[in-house]
Amino acid sequence: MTDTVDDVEQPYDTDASHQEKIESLEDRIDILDAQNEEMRDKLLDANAENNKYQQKLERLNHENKKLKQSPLFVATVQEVAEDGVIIKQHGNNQEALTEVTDELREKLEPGSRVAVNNSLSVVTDLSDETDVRARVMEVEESPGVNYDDIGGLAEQMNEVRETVELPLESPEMFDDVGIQPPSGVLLHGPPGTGKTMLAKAVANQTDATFIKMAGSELVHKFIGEGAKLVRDLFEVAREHEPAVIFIDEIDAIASKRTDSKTSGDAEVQRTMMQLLSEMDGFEERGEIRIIAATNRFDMLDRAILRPGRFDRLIEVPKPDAEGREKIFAIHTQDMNLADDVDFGDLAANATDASGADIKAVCTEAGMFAIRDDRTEVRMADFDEAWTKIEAEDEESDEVTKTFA
Ligand SMILES: Nc1ncnc2c1ncn2[C@@H]1O[C@H](COP(=O)(O)OP(=O)(O)OP(=O)(O)O)[C@@H](O)[C@H]1O
Repeated sequence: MTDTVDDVEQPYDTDASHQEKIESLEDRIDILDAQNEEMRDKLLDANAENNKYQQKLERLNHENKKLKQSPLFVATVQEVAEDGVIIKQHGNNQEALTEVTDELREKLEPGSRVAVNNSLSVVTDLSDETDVRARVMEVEESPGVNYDDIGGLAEQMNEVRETVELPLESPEMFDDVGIQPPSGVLLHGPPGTGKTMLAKAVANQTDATFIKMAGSELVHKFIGEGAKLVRDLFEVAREHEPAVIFIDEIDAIASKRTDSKTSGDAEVQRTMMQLLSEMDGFEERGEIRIIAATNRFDMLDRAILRPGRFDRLIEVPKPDAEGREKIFAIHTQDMNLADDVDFGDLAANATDASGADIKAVCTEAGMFAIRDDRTEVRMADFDEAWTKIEAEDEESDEVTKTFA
């Protein structure tokens, strides 16, 4: 009889447990659906990211290919003759007669700059290009940076003043003591820590013209062009004495020698040798001081650090908490700040920030206030700004790492 009861009750139990199972399976399906959706989103993001990197890779490959193409040399036309043009190569001053097309001949005149290939055929006329000098050199009569605009680099500032300002303002002191002032000063440290600012401030203080050139601009596609630009750089400085020459990214032309023997490397070497020989001719340099900067001190060829060259090394590190506080104060001096803004807290929060990061945080905090239709900038705006800048920094670090 019990069997019969069981038989009757079982379908009911089975129904209930089926129902439960179905529900739990449906729940599971919902979860899996959601997970699937999430994974699909991630996949789409990853694909987009992949595309971005792929494009960047293609661009770099293209650039790489261009750099490996056979090099062109720069030459100046001496004479347009009946049977061709006589050109003089920069660098080795070799003269040669070379044939040109009628179309090119019409454009050329004595003094025109041309690019020639290995067999000295004129490949292109360079006169149309904007003056390279003007493009790569930044000349400022009085850069608007004062020592007060720089936060947290008291020691570095003193050293720069002693090695650059003093010889420009009181050269007789060095004569009296009988020593040569240091030739060149090398500022090294992470990006955005105020190296350019230091150089500008010292030029401003001494009423010297500030002449800036980036090392990467000296690495040119034409053989002989880099060395010529270095000569031009010193010539411009001589025309503007007193002058402070600032060579940023010096590592681009003064890296340790690599084993590869491409013509590009030889060209970079020649550019560096030209710079060294300009520096070695120190006595005739007059009232010109040279400051160089790099983020890659470890890469530098020791030849440029020998006495008489960049013999004063000044490390410009990221600011400590006190420095960060000062830099926050400097970059917010024209901002309308709410009472709750505390520079000490901001500095404590922004660990590992460079001066440039702090400047970016201040601007971004102002943008948050504007978006919120306020004229007063609050502590919360700075916090949000810092989170944003930090995330952006991390992202660019990732990209750098991926392509390193
Ligand atoms: N110590 C600082 N005090 C105040 N502002 C700073 C400081 N350091 C950097 N900044 C801000 O960051 C900007 C960039 O700094 P700067 O160009 O001097 O850095 P850098 O060290 O030359 O960088 P890089 O190595 O990238 O050329 C400056 O214009 C300034 O607004």
